[in-house]
Amino acid sequence: MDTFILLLLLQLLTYRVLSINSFTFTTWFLAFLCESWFTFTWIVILNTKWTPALTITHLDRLLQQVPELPRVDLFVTTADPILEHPLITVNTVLSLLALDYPANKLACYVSDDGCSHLTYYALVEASKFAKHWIPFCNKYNIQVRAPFRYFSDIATTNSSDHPPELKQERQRMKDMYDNLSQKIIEQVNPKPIPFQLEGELAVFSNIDQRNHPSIVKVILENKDGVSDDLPHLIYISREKRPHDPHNYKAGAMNVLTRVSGVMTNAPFMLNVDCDMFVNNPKIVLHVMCILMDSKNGKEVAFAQCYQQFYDGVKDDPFGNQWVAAHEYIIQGMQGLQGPFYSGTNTFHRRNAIYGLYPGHIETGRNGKLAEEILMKQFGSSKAFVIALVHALEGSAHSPNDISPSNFVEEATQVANCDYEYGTSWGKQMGWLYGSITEDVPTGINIHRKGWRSECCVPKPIAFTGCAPGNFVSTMIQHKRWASGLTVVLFGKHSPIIGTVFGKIQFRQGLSYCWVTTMGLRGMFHVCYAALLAHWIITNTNLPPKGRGEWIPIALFVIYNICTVFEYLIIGLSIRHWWNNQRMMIIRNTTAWFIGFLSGVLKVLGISDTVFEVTQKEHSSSGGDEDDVGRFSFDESPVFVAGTTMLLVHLSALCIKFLGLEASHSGNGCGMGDVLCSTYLVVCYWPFLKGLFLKGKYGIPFSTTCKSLVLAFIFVHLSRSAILF
Ligand SMILES: O=c1ccn([C@@H]2O[C@H](COP(=O)(O)OP(=O)(O)O[C@H]3O[C@H](CO)[C@@H](O)[C@H](O)[C@H]3O)[C@@H](O)[C@H]2O)c(=O)[nH]1
Ligand SMILES: [Mn+2]
Repeated sequence: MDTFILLLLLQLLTYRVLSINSFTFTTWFLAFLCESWFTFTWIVILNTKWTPALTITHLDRLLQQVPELPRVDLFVTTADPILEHPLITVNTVLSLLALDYPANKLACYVSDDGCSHLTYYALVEASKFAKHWIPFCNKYNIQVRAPFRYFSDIATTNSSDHPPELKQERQRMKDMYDNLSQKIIEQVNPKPIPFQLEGELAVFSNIDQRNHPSIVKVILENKDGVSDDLPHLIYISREKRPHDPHNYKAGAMNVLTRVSGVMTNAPFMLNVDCDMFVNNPKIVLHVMCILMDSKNGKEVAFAQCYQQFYDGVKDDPFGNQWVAAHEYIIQGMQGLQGPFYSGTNTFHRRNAIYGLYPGHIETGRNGKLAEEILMKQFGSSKAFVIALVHALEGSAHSPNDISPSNFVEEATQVANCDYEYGTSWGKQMGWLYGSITEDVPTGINIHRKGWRSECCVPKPIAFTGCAPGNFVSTMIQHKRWASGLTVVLFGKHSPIIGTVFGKIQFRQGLSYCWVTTMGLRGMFHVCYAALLAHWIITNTNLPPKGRGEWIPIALFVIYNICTVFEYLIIGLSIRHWWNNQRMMIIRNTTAWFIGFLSGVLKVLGISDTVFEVTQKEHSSSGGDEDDVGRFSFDESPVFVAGTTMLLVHLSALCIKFLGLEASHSGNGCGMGDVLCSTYLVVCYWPFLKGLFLKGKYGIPFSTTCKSLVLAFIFVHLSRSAILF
């Protein structure tokens, strides 16, 4: 079926080439360009889906093969205690501390870009609770080890087959957790009397978020290196100065890499966003099956677990749960060189992050480990370089009973702004700078060296996080991705360069285009939608004559049938399918388009882009039931683009049905055009409703006005045939 769609697309292109004389050259050229683009995108998708694969892990075999489990450093990033409530971060951290893995092999590092005493306070309180929570989880083999999820699961609360002893213990834990969350919530809510920061919190008094020194604090330490105690827990807030770019999350990840290098230097590192808690406590063991595999493990730079979500709104109204994409695109890439790095739920090989090539894993970096060279590339901390050499040579440097608190001074130094001056951090190795979607180029840079990556999909699923709960945050997120990925596409870490000059395999490079052309796709969609409206308004698109007439209609019908089946096969509903299709049209023509424009401005050096953190909702704290799945709007240009799109097509359809088309042309426009335009209006239904609603569910008056003006200009230019 997929190939049949490709053939239809090619036919459509052929028709377009043959009909070159029936249009003005600009419209013909634009149509040809857009349709070629759609065909290319379809080839990219086909190529990606063609040879799917799945890696299955066998825990029983791991323990036979691996004599000693390796250390793993765990990284959590948080940036804003308001958008990312400390209670969410605390739950993620607790779930990590409670991993089913020897505690003396784990160290958890939390990077706080908000430099907030609230986050630090919450972590300190959580570490006290962890002393009860972790033994409880281990004793009763609890699966969900993020307390707020465990306690909100009604099935476990009411289950009658638990021993009475568990019931009692559970209640005790719940009381302790309620007490903890109470304390944290009280701190976060604004107080009438300004609060005095004393004792441990004194370092945070008079702190300016954008201008402060590095703070590194060891909250928990497993001093004796015992496997059934608690892992280390370290809080880091890297130095920020107004004139030093901090490179958002990429900067934070590089600091985490260095601080952990100095303190524990584990050969593997897990990175999660603050809302992504562990759902399968055995996940590290599963991943070790892949990374420590004696046959293929040494080629794998990172293991990626899917981004899945808890409490996702039913049928995915905002199209941000990515279920079908995991199934078809990510598994497809798994059959090639491996999934792209998607920023969270990823286990990295430390030396791959340091820029090592897969072939050098045993020999080190061609033996050129001279200290001065390393200091030039990696910065001038002696302690860090010693650890680095060990990591690059793959020698286990740290005994189990290391004390992070002995290295606080060195750790603070490597978290400073000036540490990276003149080094390769963020340029050739580590998390790469320059794009607000740091994850994709970082992954490309690794694949470019010839590494593979693997998906790890154990049951139960590895991590779950919170998908943006409303339309506005979804659009902010998509705009950020589209803009960051556009910068990647046109920058030196583009997959095209990686394929031509590096070791990215051809088909892998092609499938990377699915990710990196997000913004560009938006641009072509807007362009085509504008053409459609123009054709209807001026009555000029000649439909393919004879047998050709059915091409667009067949494409529309077969594409939809195909995708519906894809959804049904993996157990999703038709409503889910429709919601995703609709969101695809909406975000392509709004957030991705605007993101593309801002990405282009950044590439041209005209303006810079900012990482806008997505709001994380702590869903079990309760929300308005009526709110769920409703579309909200704000004054962002994203909604101006959307409203304009809707108004233009509504006007075009009105003109058509009232017979007001410009008289000078009149070749007739295709039924296909009218159908497409109507389909677009149907997809935009939430916007249409938004025009008539008030409050957050209504499109703001200023947005409507701007869109009216833009739509009027478009229709006017189109009718006077100035446009195109
Ligand atoms: O200056 C910053 C900005 C963000 N973050 C952290 O980055 C993470 C991701 O931010 P979020 O707002 O949740 O972005 P999402 O769009 O949900 O994240 C996806 O997209 C990002 C790239 O745009 C990736 O980095 C993420 O891993 C991936 O989950 C969060 O933990 C933030 O705390 C920082 O540490 N420092
Ligand atoms: Mn997120």
